[in-house]
Amino acid sequence: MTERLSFDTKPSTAVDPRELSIGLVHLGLGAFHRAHQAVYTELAAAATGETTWGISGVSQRSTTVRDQLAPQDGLYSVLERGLGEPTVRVIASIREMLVAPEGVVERIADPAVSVVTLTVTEKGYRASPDGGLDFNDEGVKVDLASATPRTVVGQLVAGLAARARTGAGPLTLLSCDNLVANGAVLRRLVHEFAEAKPSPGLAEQLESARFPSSMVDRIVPATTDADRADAERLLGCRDEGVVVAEPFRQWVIENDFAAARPAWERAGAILTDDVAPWERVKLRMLNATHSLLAYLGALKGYATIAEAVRDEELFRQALDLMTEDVVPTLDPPADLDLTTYGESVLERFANPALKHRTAQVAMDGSVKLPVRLLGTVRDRLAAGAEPRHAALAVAAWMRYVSTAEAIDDPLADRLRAAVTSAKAGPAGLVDALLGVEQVFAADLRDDTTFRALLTTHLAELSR
Ligand SMILES: NC(=O)c1ccc[n+]([C@@H]2O[C@H](COP(=O)([O-])OP(=O)(O)OC[C@H]3O[C@@H](n4cnc5c(N)ncnc54)[C@H](O)[C@@H]3O)[C@@H](O)[C@H]2O)c1
Ligand SMILES: O=P(O)(O)OC[C@@H](O)[C@@H](O)[C@H](O)[C@H](O)CO
Repeated sequence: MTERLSFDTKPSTAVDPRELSIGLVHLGLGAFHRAHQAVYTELAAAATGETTWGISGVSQRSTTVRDQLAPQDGLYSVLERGLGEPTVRVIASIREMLVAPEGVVERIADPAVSVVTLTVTEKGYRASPDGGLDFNDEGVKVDLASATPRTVVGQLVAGLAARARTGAGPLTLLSCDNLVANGAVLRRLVHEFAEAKPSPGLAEQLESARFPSSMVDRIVPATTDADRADAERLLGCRDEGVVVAEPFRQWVIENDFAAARPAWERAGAILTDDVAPWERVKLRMLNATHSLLAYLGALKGYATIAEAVRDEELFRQALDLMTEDVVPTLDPPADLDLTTYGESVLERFANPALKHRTAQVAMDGSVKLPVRLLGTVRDRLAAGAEPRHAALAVAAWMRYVSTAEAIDDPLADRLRAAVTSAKAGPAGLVDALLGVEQVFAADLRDDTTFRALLTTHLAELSR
């Protein structure tokens, strides 16, 4: 049997992991963090020589990642799949693996920690449709009454409260999830939780905390056995924690930090005063098109995004969504050409080496649609235009949830109930799903143009 990746296998890494001390906590130790922020953090440390930016990574829902990385001294590899042969790089910046709730609050309260980053998926924020904290959420209710927080926002507030006790300095909380204005969203949730659960010194901690927004981009599909086998071949040892990614990576961060941070700009990140134009382009062009391809692709029987985008009809629909519906709603950053950007997005999706499953991108539609598509729908309707292509993506989601054997979504029960109770025919299904108020606010529910577009598309998709 091949040896397991560890210090003993003497991998070549950009930094010496034994020299790193922990200065950053990351909540949500999924594949994306390991292929994105952990890489930037390591390259920044290598560029500056700073040894204070080791990462304490926290899994929220399972012990899998800790179990994979612990026997490997926290080491894992990023397998880059571009057009040529894949390449592999061992990453050493994750120096501690925790499984929430154990040790999380204490680590956030560590005075050596000045930044907490997050990738906990859209649903991990437990926000209500108006963007405030969902006080009806069972996890939130439990956390408000318990000393051991299980929700991410609960952990952050408990961590800030504990910093008041440890005398730790100001903290930066940096969301790296695909949300609109992710910094402002996180700030509001943390403040609302803290108001509902005050404690000595917490208000001062909150006042000094910063919540910069960030736009993150790198396609990181779930790892497969084939990825593990390729990594083993290239590394010469077994890596159970390998993550796979495209060569492209981008990170645009609002330059608003409470205290010290890694020099991520030395690793290629863009620090800026205003992330919003970047974020809007990415969510509305890339993520919206991703969702369109996921739903239409899955309905046509394609297992991966790369297969879906190679279908001529789907390629055209993806392009039309970007050029006809999305581009008119955008005011892009200077020097970003939207035509080139759109083409590059479709090229990246078509990368045949990335087996990004349509089912993975399609999951959690109830929390993704508002972020990726409904802003475009609203802006086009307000401009007196018909958002035909964005409505096609929403109709494809409706068809998908009404025909899928199982719905992978935090609102699965609510969606299933809507589908079951819907009157027969496309108009009935549109009516029932537009009634899911966690997804569609009244303005869209009552919009006759949007409703008519959805009904027409759904009729076509049901043929
Ligand atoms: N994978 C990508 O291509 C990509 C690219 C850009 C941004 N992102 C962002 O990163 C997020 C995570 O992606 P990933 O590829 O790491 O996924 P993953 O499935 O590998 O990991 C998901 C992570 O989110 C946590 N999580 C899931 N549900 C949660 C909940 N209800 N409460 C708290 N934590 C929860 C899990 O513990 C896990 O750490 C995405 O949702 C997205 O916002 C991902
Ligand atoms: O990671 P999710 O589930 O929020 O969304 C799936 C993909 O659309 C997304 O991860 C993209 O690959 C990513 O946003 C590219 O940067």
